[in-house]
Amino acid sequence: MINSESFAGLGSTIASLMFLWAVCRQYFPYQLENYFSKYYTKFITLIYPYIEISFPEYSGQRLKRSEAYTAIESYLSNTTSERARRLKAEMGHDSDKLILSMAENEEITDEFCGVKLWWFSRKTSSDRQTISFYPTDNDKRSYRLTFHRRHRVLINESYLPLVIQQGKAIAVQKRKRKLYTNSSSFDYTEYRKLVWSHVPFEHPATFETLAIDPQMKDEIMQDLVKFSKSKEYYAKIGKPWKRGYLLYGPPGTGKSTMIAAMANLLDYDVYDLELTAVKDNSALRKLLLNTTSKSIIVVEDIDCSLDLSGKRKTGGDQQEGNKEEEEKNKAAMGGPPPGKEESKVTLSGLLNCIDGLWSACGGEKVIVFTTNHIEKLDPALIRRGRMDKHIELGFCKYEGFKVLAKNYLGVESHPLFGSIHELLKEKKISPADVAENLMPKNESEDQADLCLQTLVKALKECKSENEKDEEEKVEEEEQNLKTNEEMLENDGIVVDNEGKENKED
Ligand SMILES: Nc1ncnc2c1ncn2[C@@H]1O[C@H](COP(=O)(O)OP(=O)(O)OP(=O)(O)O)[C@@H](O)[C@H]1O
Ligand SMILES: [Mg+2]
Repeated sequence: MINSESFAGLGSTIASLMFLWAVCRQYFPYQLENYFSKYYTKFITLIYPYIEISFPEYSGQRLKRSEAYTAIESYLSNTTSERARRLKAEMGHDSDKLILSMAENEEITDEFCGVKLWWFSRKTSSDRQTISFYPTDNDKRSYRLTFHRRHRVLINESYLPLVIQQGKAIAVQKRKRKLYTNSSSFDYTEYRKLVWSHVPFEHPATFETLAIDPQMKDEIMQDLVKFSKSKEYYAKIGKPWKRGYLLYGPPGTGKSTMIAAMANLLDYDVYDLELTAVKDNSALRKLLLNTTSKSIIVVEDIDCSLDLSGKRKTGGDQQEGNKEEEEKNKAAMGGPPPGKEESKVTLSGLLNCIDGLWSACGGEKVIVFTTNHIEKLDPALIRRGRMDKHIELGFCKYEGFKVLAKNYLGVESHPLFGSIHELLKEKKISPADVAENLMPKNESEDQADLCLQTLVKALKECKSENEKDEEEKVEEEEQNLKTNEEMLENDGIVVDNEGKENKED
């Protein structure tokens, strides 16, 4: 038996030899060094009969996280907690259970058909010395599997396929759904290889709680479920396995809520893509390549992120006043500060990512765009095939109100329902406004009565369809007039109070 002293002795001898080798090789002519390296490798193979396979986290020019790495990570997370000494802990799905996994630079042993193997989780930092204030991603992670060379066939043909298969199964089982975002309040995103940051997806909305036309609800649900089960069908017709939805309608009509309901129905992750934070088309491609299957990719308010001409909204042809205002708004909303370099994503870049050759990577993806102004969108962006289903979410109707009353107050009938029914026929009110009125404001018993009365009052004050249409028309005309005036002013033409045009000197 080898005692600890002889181990220490062996260790120090190897260390001295390695040090000697490192010193000597500096002075070797390179031809000689190659020669020695060859024999060194042969010598090592003789005394070290083990095979090492490494599984790096990123492959394929670092565009996409390796599937093998992810599967191994899940496989090892199951065995790790019993065997590893250094562990990482994460909060589990039901948030009172910790998930333990192997820490970096830690080794565990595994056994397969009586064969012993070693898994080592490796993290190396790049040799390149960079000085940065921000966390860098020069770290390369990989798993290294070591086993005796006489088990090569067994490991390659039986063990590794099993690890991948089990790893994938464990990942699906343990999967904690995530909400990803590409926007970051810091400016170091472009240096990071993990292009998406995520938080657990916890939105409670479901189709049951969604106040929309019941027939439309059923149709959407069936469409989604059909899509998620149509892998073979899509393969048969030669189409990438993805489906596009365009949700449009006035503010507060449940577009974002419906996306959450979709994710909950299909058990998908959500990628909230903030186009204004994407540097250019290739950054967009990289982002989309790094989305996993079983996910919904969301671009909210698409009309605000892309200009129809294919340029960004903040292009040079904008009115200065508007530009300043927009920059201020953006800064207030956490966007890039005024004067900061703008995103160069183009309409064609986005179209390419949605249904170009790259779009087929990953499969099983739902793409959702939302907008308040469908008329502002480029027809190319929303044509069938890109956005397969166009869903209009409108003002609250009686059916929708009944869902909200049941959700918020737990009532399915009430004497006030009749008058609310009548009022909703002519008044335009968003489900968000109805929901706000139905929200109990204190702990008293007769909440249902109080809230329904408030709603009736709010509905009476609310504009009717005709009034609202009239108002919208006037607003539109005013806007057109303003734009015309601005254009004339830019051309050096002054419009006096009576509407006469005078050319400036
Ligand atoms: N159809 C609906 N069913 C149930 N709740 C709704 C519905 N529409 C709106 N709400 C409620 O109103 C709030 C705002 O809705 P949501 O954010 O989904 O609106 P939106 O259409 O995305 O608006 P915006 O265009 O301004 O983004 C949500 O918190 C939700 O609870
Ligand atoms: Mg929204």
